[in-house]
Amino acid sequence: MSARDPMEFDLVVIGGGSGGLAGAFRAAAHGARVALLEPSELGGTCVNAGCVPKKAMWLAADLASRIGQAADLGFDVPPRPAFAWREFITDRQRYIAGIHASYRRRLDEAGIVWMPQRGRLVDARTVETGDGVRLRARHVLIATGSQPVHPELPGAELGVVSDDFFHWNEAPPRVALVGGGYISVELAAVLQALGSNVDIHARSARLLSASDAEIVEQLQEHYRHLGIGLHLGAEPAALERDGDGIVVRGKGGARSGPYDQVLLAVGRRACTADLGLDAAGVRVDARGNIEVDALQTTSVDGVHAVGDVTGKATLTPVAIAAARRLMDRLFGGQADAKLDYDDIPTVVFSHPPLGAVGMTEAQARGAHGDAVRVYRTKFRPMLQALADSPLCSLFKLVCVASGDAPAQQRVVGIHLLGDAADEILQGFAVALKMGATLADLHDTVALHPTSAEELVLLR
Ligand SMILES: Cc1cc2nc3c(=O)[nH]c(=O)nc-3n(C[C@H](O)[C@H](O)[C@H](O)COP(=O)(O)OP(=O)(O)OC[C@H]3O[C@@H](n4cnc5c(N)ncnc54)[C@H](O)[C@@H]3O)c2cc1C
Ligand SMILES: NC(=O)c1ccc[n+]([C@@H]2O[C@H](COP(=O)([O-])OP(=O)(O)OC[C@H]3O[C@@H](n4cnc5c(N)ncnc54)[C@H](O)[C@@H]3O)[C@@H](O)[C@H]2O)c1
Repeated sequence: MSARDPMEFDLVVIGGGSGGLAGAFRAAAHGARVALLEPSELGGTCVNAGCVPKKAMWLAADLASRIGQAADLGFDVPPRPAFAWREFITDRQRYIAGIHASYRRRLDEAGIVWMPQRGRLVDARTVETGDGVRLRARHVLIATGSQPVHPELPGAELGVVSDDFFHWNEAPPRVALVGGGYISVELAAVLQALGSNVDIHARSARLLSASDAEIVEQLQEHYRHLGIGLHLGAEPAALERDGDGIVVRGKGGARSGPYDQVLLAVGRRACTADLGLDAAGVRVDARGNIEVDALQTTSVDGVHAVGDVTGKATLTPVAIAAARRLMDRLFGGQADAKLDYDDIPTVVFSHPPLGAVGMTEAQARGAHGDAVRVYRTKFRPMLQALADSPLCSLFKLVCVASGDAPAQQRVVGIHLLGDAADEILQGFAVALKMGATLADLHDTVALHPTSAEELVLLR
């Protein structure tokens, strides 16, 4: 391959979101010649319709509830302080524009050839851009992400998806969220705090079915207290127009609503349409995700995939970490570099936030039976207690014991629901990953007065 041919690259990246950008930057840092194809805004879902604008809305909602608490604590605030949603969106989008600018600058500085084009594989070594230019590559990275699923429900076209939420300029008076996963749980509390009346319709018996059951029950108690209507074990059968509103009809015939907006949050699907996977021989699984091995390589040598398009732990830091390790292996001389998918921490930005790493109690009991020991504490954080709010935090440790002594009890799961759980979890996730025992937590002096100290005081 001639290094001087402008259309020949060590790496062509398809998709400029979390995984694609991380891969491109790391490969370029190792000296690779890189091209990146992204037809939309740089940053992908996370920056434009996911983590970042969602967290901004979560912060606004968090402030709204703290203003309520301030009134309970003697501050002279009006009963329902107005929120200028439109103004807030301007600030949010300015922040996001700053991220776009930073990516553009960094791409230039790294010498990465960035083309605002779609990409598709012609064969395992050739990527064609939307305007027909052919790029030759030693390696291809597919990082095209995922998009919201539109359920096959009569009347589904009356509903919207999370991408649409980020274009709203005000809180609709009445909102239904369909689905019991991350997005539904997060946006429900945001909307309720910012002025909507919110119902969640979930087909499962509880929200967040992959999370620890006891923690979720406590979260559901919080949501009921906030006034969010929970329709659990209620699979929607159809959306129907009712006057100027929309009604959710359940499988049993019950009708709920009317609502001004119905937000469908029933999962996401890998973006693989028109990628030329067949032409190159890249296999997808039954759910439409690109199959990869532990090294992120697809069924075709030289073609790799990371992030949501693989359907594995669909979180931004996972896409980033997988891409960086892949590039360390391909171009950085680190033959064994690969992402360990065990014990990935995750936070649901609910109100209050829910953070978890490792096994749930049920998973641990399934794997280790009677050797499982569970430690929990339910407490009112000081601010809630001062404001005389009944809402409690629930922190839980799941251990696997080879004996009764704390040093014989390895921590295999940490589940936190409560104020600051999102910030507390990261450090404790390091400890779990390093194999911490209950004795290691006990050996660490508490930070007082905090919520975090509860974890090292658990007996
Ligand atoms: C509402 C919401 C909130 C979320 N909140 C969080 C959170 O708080 N924390 C967290 O860790 N994760 C969160 N996520 C998940 C996170 O956004 C994704 O896991 C992450 O963005 C995946 O990164 P990716 O690189 O795989 O894909 P993406 O970031 O989606 O990037 C894929 C890119 O590929 C481009 N593309 C698609 N097809 C082509 C093509 N043919 N050619 C060229 N380019 C193409 C797309 O335009 C896109 O820019 C959230 C997701 C949503 C929807
Ligand atoms: N804080 C975060 O890290 C964060 C936030 C948002 C999203 N995400 C990522 O994005 C992914 C997608 O989020 P999501 O909430 O769309 O998906 P999800 O997989 O978390 O939840 C989907 C929900 O929809 C339900 N469902 C599926 N089909 C249905 C149907 N036909 N009718 C009714 N309910 C149905 C499922 O039972 C589940 O409760 C998440 O799994 C997560 O990986 C992460």
